[in-house]
Amino acid sequence: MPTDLSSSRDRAIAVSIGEPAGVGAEVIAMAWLRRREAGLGPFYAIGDPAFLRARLARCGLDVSVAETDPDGAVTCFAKALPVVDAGSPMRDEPGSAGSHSAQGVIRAIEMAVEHVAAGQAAGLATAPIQKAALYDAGFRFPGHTEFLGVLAEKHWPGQVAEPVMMLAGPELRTVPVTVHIPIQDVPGQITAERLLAVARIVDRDLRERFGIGAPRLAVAGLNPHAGEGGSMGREDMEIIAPAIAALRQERIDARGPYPADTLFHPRARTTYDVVLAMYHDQALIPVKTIAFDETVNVTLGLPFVRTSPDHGTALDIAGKAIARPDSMIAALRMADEMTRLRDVSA
Ligand SMILES: NC(=O)C1=CN([C@@H]2O[C@H](COP(=O)(O)OP(=O)(O)OC[C@H]3O[C@@H](n4cnc5c(N)ncnc54)[C@H](O)[C@@H]3O)[C@@H](O)[C@H]2O)C=CC1
Ligand SMILES: NCC(=O)COP(=O)(O)O
Repeated sequence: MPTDLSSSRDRAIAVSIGEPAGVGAEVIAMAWLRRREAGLGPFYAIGDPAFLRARLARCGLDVSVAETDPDGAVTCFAKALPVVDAGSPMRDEPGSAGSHSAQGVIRAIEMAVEHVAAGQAAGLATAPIQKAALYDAGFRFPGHTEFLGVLAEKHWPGQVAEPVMMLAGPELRTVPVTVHIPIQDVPGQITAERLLAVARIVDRDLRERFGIGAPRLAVAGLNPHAGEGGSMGREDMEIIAPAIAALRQERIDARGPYPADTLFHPRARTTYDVVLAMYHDQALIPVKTIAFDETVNVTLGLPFVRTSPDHGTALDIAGKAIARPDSMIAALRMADEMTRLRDVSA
C-alpha cells in the first residue's frame, strides 16, 4: 500500500508546464489525480492558470486548479492541483506549437529554479518543451539540461554547474556523453576531457543521489565492435580506452569500451549500474525501448534536483486525454525521493 506523502513535507516539487500545445498539462493533472495510489509527495505546476483550466476541461479531467504561491502549494495539494502563475498567457491549441508561447514556457523553467534557490520548492520536474519552437523564439540552449546549468550558476554563485543527462529506468540507466548534436559532429566531441568529466559526475551523483555505494560504469564504444582493433575506427582505442584507464587510476569503476550492440541485453544489464553511451540515440533507444512509460530523464551535476519524463511533447495526441502519465509520475516520484535523500544527508 503506497504511503500518502501529500502532507509529509514542507516544500513541494515545482513543475514547469512545458509546451502548451503538447501533453504536459494533461500528464501533470493525471499525475495529480493518481497522487495517492502513486505515493507522490506534493507538487505544483508553474504556467498560465487559465490555459491549464481550459486544457483540463477540454480533456474532461475532473481536476480543481488552485492558484497559489509556492509556499501555499503544500496546503492546497490534497484538494486541488496547485498552480503558480508564470505571468504569460498560453494558448489552448493542442498540436500547434509555435514561438508565441515561448516566453511563458521559458519563464516557467526560470521561476521553478528561482523557487528552489529561494528554498520555496524542494526540487524541479519539467514537462516537455518543443525545442524547435523555442529556438525560433531565440532560445539558445539545446534543451533544459544546458539551460539549467546556466540558471544554476546564476542562482548558486561560485558553483560550477556541469549538467549531465541521465535516463533512468527500472532496469537500465544510460548517459549520453554527447547529446543534441548532429551525428557527424559526434566523433570530434568524444574527448578524454569530456569522458573524464562526465564519468566523475556520474560516479559522484550515483553515490550521493541514488545511494549506490560502488557504482559500476560500463562505457560503450563509438564504432562497430568498439573499433575492432582500430580497423573500424580508432577513437575507441586512442581516446575511450585511455580515458577509462585514467578513471580507474582515480578508483572510478569504469569498464570498456564495450561493443554497444551487446551491451543492453538482460544478462549484460546485470553487470553494471549505468552505461556511458557516446551519442544520443545510443543511450536513449535502449532505455525507451525497454521502459518508455517508466523512464525518467534526470540531470546530474546540478546543485539541485531536476527530473523530467523521458518523452517529448507528443503533439499528435495532445488534448485528447490519451497520453500516459506514467513517466511524469516516475519523474515526480524520483524528484521526491532524491530531495528526501538530500534532506537526510544535508
Ligand atoms: N524533456 C523534454 O523537454 C523533451 C522534449 N522533447 C521534444 O518533444 C518534441 C517531440 O519529440 P518526439 O521525438 O516526437 O517524441 P515524443 O516523445 O513527443 O513522441 C514520440 C511518440 O511517442 C508518443 N508519446 C509520447 N509521450 C507519450 C505519452 N505520455 N503517452 C503516450 N504516448 C506518448 C507520441 O504520441 C509519439 O507517437 C521535440 O520537439 C523534442 O525536442 C523530446 C524529449 C524530451
Ligand atoms: N532527448 C532528450 C531530450 O530532448 C531532453 O532534453 P532536455 O530538455 O532534458 O535537455
